Amino acid sequence: MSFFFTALQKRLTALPSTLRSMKTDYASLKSQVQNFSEFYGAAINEAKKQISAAISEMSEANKDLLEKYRKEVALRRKYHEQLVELKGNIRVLCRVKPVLKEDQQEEGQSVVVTTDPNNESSLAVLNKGKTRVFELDKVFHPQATQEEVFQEIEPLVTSCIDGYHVCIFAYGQTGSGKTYTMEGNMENPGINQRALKQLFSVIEERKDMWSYTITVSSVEIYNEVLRDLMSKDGEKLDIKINPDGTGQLHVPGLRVIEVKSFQHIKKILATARRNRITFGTQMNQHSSRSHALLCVTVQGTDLATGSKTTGKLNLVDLAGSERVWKSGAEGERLKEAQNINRSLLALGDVIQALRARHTHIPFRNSRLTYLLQDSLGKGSKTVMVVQVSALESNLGETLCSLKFAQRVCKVELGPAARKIESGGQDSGPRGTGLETPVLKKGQLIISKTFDCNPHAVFV
Ligand SMILES: Nc1ncnc2c1ncn2[C@@H]1O[C@H](COP(=O)(O)OP(=O)(O)OP(=O)(O)O)[C@@H](O)[C@H]1O
Repeated sequence: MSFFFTALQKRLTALPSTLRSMKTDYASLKSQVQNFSEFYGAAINEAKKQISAAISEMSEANKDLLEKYRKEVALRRKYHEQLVELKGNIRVLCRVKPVLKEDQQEEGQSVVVTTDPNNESSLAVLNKGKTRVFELDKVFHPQATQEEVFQEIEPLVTSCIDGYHVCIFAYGQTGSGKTYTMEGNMENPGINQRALKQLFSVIEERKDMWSYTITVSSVEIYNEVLRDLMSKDGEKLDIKINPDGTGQLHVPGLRVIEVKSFQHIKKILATARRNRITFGTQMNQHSSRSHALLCVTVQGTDLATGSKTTGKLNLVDLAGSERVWKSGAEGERLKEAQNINRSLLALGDVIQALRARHTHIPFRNSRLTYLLQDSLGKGSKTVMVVQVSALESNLGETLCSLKFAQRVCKVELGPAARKIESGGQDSGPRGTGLETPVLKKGQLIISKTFDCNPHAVFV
């Protein structure tokens, strides 16, 4: 018993020191826990600091990159401008149609048009044993692909994203390939489809900096009557001065469709094509004797500055330029011929006046030029693709088209041409051989300078 007590006494004696040591441990633990939360807080703050420093460093780098990108875009625009300036704001290209089986009415018809592989701006035409050479801005040989043709005009097309107004025309006799160049087919789409595809792709590239809206409308001009190709009934339309006070022209009632994607535009183009064929069938197959216009508007907003741009792209498949009047056409065909002649003459006059930098541009001489006024004027860019057949049976029309193309092309853009004063209202530059004929009522007048259609005008 006494042994038990002694042991208990010993333990009780040691207890205070154990308690003290536990107290000390507890205090040390407590301070460690306190220190840990302080250390932890400091570490979190440090991490926060480091993260925010990294973020601001990143956003600085990002800003820097964005700035560099902006500079690159501006530089690209400047170089593009210089390129267009060098090539001229109005360019005349020529595309020679390949000889197709269906074009060979007679066996072994000879080819009278040849291109020069060493000179991409000239082509030669063999006429009665003599060769005549035409110099244009660019000539596409018969094997040129749709892609090659588009490549040539691609910078102009994309410039409408930057707010420029651009017009591209296909000119030539019926069957020379105007519709093929502009519309193309399923396997080989033409300029219209490729242009819109390109617009969508550039817009996608710029989506972090710019927001864009693309709208399109499509009209046909037949016998000086405007019809909406987006409407099944082919409503007749008129061109009016916009009542908004801007002085710009507009077409009341014209359907304007916002295009959301490239797939969407394919459907729109198919509708326009279908309606053009339908109206054509209703009115004696007039499709090759009407002008078809696809008008694209691109509105952009700079996301950083809020500044806005509006560019326009007009893609025009012109009516056939053949000399219907020569074949003694009567009635409706004669009226059509007169209207086509008049509008192509007006277009030729406008392009020449623009190329010669005249102060007065005769836009109001036809529906076509009136409608395109704001896209053909100063500061806009124009391309005329002159389509020709290489076959001997089309020699007359080929020569007419090329003479027209060369005359437009020959008007100098340099200082000498700028000195030429306009001889009066709606006239071409004096001394260049491009004067518009004086129109007298009731007469068929064949211009001295444009000795073949479309420059023969009935008044
Ligand atoms: N470069 C080409 N390559 C292959 N086929 C072509 C080419 N150019 C035209 N064609 C074909 O020639 C035919 C007539 O061409 P297209 O319809 O484009 O002529 P067009 O000048 O528009 O005639 P229209 O004035 O009657 O509308 C079409 O079948 C077209 O596919």
